[in-house]
Amino acid sequence: MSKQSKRREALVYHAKPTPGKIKVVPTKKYASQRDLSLAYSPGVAEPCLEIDKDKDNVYKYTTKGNLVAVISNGTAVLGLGNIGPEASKPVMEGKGLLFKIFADIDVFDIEVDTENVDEFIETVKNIAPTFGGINLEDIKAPEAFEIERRLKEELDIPVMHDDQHGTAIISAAALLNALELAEKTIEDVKIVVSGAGAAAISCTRLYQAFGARRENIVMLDSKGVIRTDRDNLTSQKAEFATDRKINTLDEAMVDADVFVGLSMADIVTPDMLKTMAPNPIVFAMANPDPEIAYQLALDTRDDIIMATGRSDHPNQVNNVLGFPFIFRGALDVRATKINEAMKMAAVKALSNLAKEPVPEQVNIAYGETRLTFGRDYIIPKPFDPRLIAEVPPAVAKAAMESGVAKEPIEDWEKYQNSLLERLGSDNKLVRLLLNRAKTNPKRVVFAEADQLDVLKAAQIVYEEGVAIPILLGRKETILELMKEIEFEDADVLIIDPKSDEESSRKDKYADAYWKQHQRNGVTKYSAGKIMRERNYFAAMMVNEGDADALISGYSRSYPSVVKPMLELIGMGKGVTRIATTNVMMTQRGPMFLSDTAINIDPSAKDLAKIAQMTARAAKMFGIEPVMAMISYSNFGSSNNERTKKVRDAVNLLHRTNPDLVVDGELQTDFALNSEMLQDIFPFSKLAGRKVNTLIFPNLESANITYKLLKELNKAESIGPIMMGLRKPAHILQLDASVDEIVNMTAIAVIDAQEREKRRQKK
Ligand SMILES: NC(=O)C1=CN([C@@H]2O[C@H](COP(=O)(O)OP(=O)(O)OC[C@H]3O[C@@H](n4cnc5c(N)ncnc54)[C@H](OP(=O)(O)O)[C@@H]3O)[C@@H](O)[C@H]2O)C=CC1
Ligand SMILES: CC(=O)C(=O)O
Ligand SMILES: [Mg+2]
Repeated sequence: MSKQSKRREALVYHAKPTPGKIKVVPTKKYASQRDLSLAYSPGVAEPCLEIDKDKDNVYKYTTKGNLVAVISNGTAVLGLGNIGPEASKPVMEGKGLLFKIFADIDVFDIEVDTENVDEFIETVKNIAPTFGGINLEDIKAPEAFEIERRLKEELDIPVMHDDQHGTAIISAAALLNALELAEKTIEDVKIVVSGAGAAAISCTRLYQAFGARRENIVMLDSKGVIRTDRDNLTSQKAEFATDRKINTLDEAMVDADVFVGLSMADIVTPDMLKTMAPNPIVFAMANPDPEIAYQLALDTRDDIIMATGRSDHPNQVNNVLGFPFIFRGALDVRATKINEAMKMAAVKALSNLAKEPVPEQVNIAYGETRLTFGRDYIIPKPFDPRLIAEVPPAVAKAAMESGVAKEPIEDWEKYQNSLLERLGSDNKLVRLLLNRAKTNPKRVVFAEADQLDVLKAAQIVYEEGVAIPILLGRKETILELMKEIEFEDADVLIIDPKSDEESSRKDKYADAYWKQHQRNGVTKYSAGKIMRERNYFAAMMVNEGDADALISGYSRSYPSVVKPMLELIGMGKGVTRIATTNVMMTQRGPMFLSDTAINIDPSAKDLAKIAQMTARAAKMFGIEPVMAMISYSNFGSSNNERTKKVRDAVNLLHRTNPDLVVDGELQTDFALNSEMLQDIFPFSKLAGRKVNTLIFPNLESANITYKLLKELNKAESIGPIMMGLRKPAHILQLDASVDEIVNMTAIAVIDAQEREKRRQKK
């Protein structure tokens, strides 16, 4: 993607559909007058009085305990410098988003319009009663040091300047691991630190706490090496002043083992890297652009262990790995501070986790075949679900042991489970899909590429490397629209089935179609005519191996697109029914709902087939299916033809697929409430399990439910995903959004990848 389109994409992302990245959502009922009288006057007076009696009750009756303030004055925003409070807001909202998705912590971002230390401290102190913790962000040194020190002294909630300690924790964990790989010891290595600001000073202090020796450290600021003979050094810089005869970064890099960059972009040259010691460790952490570009560094030295602060390269050493989990642990024991013991515990938890086998889900999410501890994987990935289970307990334990926890945890297993539960409602699955598609992009025909939204989706998948789009439709319109969205330079195949330019292709497909259907009343002439229809043409492209998958249906009703797919592509071997599933991103995690689009009143046998196909689809997403066959009856509580049909389907599945975790017939609330199910029906295969797949007794119930969830809960939905066709063909909902089309394209690509794998295995 060009720099210009990345810029445009970032601006549109922030502006549309609503400006900004976070919002406030009520957590209590507000449907009736009664609810409102509890939420506000008169009911609200009761918790006020309780808190008035005992201030600690504020944790019991308000959001304080899970609410963190991300506060900045905009004086050191990423590596962009002093751009002021308003311009810092996107970053602070971004931190809020990360706190929420990684650790389920709510955030108010607060941008303060002052560079005066006393005024800033006063502001934070005055608003502190609202919050369970204070995350100071992007405040420049040396002011940041005093601000944090005084707030820590004066407040009884955890205060952490993330650029200092978040960064220090992550980079220390990465450094310990990199040193292990380079077979060097922290006590002996020569370290060059570029930057002497908030992040650099705190990182270096923490490396010292782990054994780095001051005489081995050279630190530089914007004026060059920090030497003892320089005037007007701040006390923090003076801590690292050297009396060695080194004046420039070039000189400092000679024979250095480690380079730590927390300064600004592009100040390290390949020549400098060449003078470093064998197996050099280079952490170029300036954001958004590192001190030396990742690829340039790798091209310069093949023995390098390289990390940046960016998410688009291996080894992202960025405080995003720290602040969500450190605050989670601190809030959960109501720590009054984030102290050295808690920081050290986080470092150890992170560095140990990188050496553990990586769950398949993480490999899939990052499009990797097998992440293992090594030069390209020295620190866990932010989307690793183990982070929330490992880091907060380590931090919480350290808080308890060091005497700063006001609410110690007693049941650690229960705590760990509650942490995992917090990860239910995000959209990691979508990221997982896109990354997986990117590992082996396939040719996807977009049968309605002359529709703007379809074309926009094709542009995204092309630029992101998710798929190789083939654009079908009126060529003139497609070219015009491509210009409009600055997609005209893309190297993509455009085909107009109605144009004479395509006559040889059309003849080939017409001939193949005629041979298939000549005994069903299709003449050569009618076969030629039908190939002018885009969905037939697209299906033939897939049939004839000229494309790997197809996407259609944006502008036509579902049944009218299903028909040519069934007629031309047909069902897979052994398949007696096609069906669809929708994946809903719900509070409890992704849920598969089947069949949402095809089978009006499936028989018991059909239901069993739908369940089998849905199980396979769930596995394609890296999810082990736990399936409930639902009804309005529980295990025979209502006995009639309809409930018996579901029971028969379950019996059939238990016979044919004994390993499948499936049971029923069950009412939906029992299916979704594992405790209720365990209490009343302990014999069920699903008792104590978290159901993630619901097979509905008929189309009405499935379709109504998924649309209800989508509209009322605003649950994101992927699908309907077509199951059972002989080749990958996926049908969009009428008027699908660009995101939905992109997601369906990723599904189509993964579908094609899976089939290829199966073919190769045979
Ligand atoms: N990857 C990550 O997780 C994180 C990365 N960072 C990045 O680190 C950088 C610094 O952030 P932060 O410490 O908060 O900001 P500060 O403003 O506190 O510090 C910036 C430091 O960089 C120094 N500097 C500027 N230009 C040069 C240069 N050419 N050579 C050497 N040093 C230079 C400044 O020198 P002087 O003192 O003379 O002004 C100052 O010491 C930013 O790019 C930021 O994005 C920060 C936090 C986390
Ligand atoms: C990551 C971060 O906090 C920074 O670059 O400032
Ligand atoms: Mg920052």
